[in-house]
Amino acid sequence: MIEIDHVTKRYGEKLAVDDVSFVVRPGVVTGFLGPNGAGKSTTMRMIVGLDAPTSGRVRVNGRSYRSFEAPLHEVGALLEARAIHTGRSAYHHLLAMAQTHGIGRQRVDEVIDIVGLASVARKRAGGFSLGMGQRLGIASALLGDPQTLILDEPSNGLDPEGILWIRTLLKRLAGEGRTVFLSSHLMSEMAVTAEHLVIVGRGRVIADTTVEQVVAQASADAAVHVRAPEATALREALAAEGVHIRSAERGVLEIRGLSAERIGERAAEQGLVLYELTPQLASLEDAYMRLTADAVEYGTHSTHESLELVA
Ligand SMILES: Nc1ncnc2c1ncn2[C@@H]1O[C@H](COP(=O)(O)OP(=O)(O)OP(=O)(O)O)[C@@H](O)[C@H]1O
Repeated sequence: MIEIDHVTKRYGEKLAVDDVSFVVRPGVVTGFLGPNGAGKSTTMRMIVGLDAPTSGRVRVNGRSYRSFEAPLHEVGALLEARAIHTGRSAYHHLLAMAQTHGIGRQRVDEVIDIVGLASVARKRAGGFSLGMGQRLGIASALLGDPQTLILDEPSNGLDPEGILWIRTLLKRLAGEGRTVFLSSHLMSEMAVTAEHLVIVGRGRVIADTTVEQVVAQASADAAVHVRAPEATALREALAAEGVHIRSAERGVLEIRGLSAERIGERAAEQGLVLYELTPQLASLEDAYMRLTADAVEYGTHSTHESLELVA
């Protein structure tokens, strides 16, 4: 469990984190989202004691990071991952870390297996690809078998196989009852990895809820896609104030202002056949864009205009 309680972080004039409070619970993967400069890395650094809050309190597994005698056993972190430039092999890199923390060789072999580096563990880690480097970073985070894991952009630069592997691993670790907290700018990946989300913008919390809820809220005014052989009759049966129906092609209706359930009921009442009845759910990316529209510090703010100019 990670508890962030009224945490503020200033760097001189810059307010990087502004009175932020949230709790990351064990058992589910929690995603940490926000535009560039929103304060995600700063918050993560404070969780693992690399930075101190200007005010407020951070607790991991019920205690402050500084009070841990063996932090590696409490919280594993993959922060600002980059290829490790070292002449050491992955095995010796992990072994050195293990030895300074009283962790046995057997655990080094275990984490090498977990992250799938067994075949290259004796090779120089400096020559590793980005994906192999990420796996080594995750092995380091897992070394102390910690209850809590924090990963900043773990999928960064990984190929599809690597991304799938990380997703499966993180879900498994959460399924074991651990606290898993990860940041990512890959919305499609976050949508299938995380169950809960904390979204920040300009140093403040914008949303702290489930992925399902974020998507449902953004989909509230979305259209229902309907395919019906007697589309004209259906259109007439559904016509009412507040109902907007568009037809992009023959036999297909895009309906706003009525739920899929209501459309199905009205069609049944009239004895009209439906071939398809699909609520058009917003994607997590759509939902995120709407939620953070006012919080983007370094965006262009003119994506749509630019697209129109190009078109
Ligand atoms: N050591 C520092 N000194 C001064 N300002 C800093 C420092 N670290 C971060 N900041 C500033 O604090 C703000 C939050 O930065 P942070 O790196 O936490 O954002 P982020 O959400 O992780 O962004 P990104 O998605 O780009 O990684 C930014 O405006 C950044 O420039």
